[in-house]
Amino acid sequence: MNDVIPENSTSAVRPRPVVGVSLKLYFGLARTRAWLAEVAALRDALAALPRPVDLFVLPAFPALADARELLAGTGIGYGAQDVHWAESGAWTGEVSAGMLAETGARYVEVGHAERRRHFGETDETVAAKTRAATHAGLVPVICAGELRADDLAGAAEETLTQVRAALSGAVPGSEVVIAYEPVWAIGAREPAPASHVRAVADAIRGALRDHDVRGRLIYGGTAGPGTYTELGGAVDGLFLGRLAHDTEGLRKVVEEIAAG
Ligand SMILES: O=C[C@H](O)COP(=O)(O)O
Repeated sequence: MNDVIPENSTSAVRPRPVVGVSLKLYFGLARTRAWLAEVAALRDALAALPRPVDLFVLPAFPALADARELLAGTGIGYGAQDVHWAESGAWTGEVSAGMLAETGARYVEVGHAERRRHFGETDETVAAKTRAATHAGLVPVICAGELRADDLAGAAEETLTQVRAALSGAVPGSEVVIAYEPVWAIGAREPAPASHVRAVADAIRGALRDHDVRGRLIYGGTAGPGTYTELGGAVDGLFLGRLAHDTEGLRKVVEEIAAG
């Protein structure tokens, strides 16, 4: 993967675009399997793209073995929606980064707004999880975004605080994905306005330059076909939720990004 992200983030060379999908807890196991099979069938469409796009999916933990089986040989990555910061020990119910890596996972989401809101995730725990993920050779998908829609300056500051805290945990030189997700745009009717995303994305890129990581920046929050074009190159890809349940929509998004 080292060739997909320039070492020097000020380089004019664009990183390889990347599209992620989190299934959250929308599907049961049988439906997840059926959906993974449809995603695997996008393999030929991915191979025919005018430029390569990385695609990864994040099903619930019990479906990781299915992802391994169904996505084998497709080039489509997979991973988990959360991870614990400890390598092992008396942590009932938790899953370590090392164990995820053993499943063949390459990505792991940390700090999603729903985990911050419902499960008490803090900047400190997100940094610890980022450290654990990068230490295990996983790519953390670091989610960050402001709670309220009405204050652009505040949005950038709130998001940057989260991003900087998470990056402080990253192993130097490691690969990360930052998913900028304004909380008010998650599960909404439409994505955040492009001008808003561009302004915050610029600030995040500044933070990425200040850290010794190889980072890509994606946007999430009701993202779907048309969102990437609307954002006009402000991000390196998208993080999809509901609008990827229809894999035809996912195919359209990937093709749109490859053409952009
Ligand atoms: O994990 C994905 C994001 O939270 C976006 O979800 P959504 O596209 O359903 O709003």
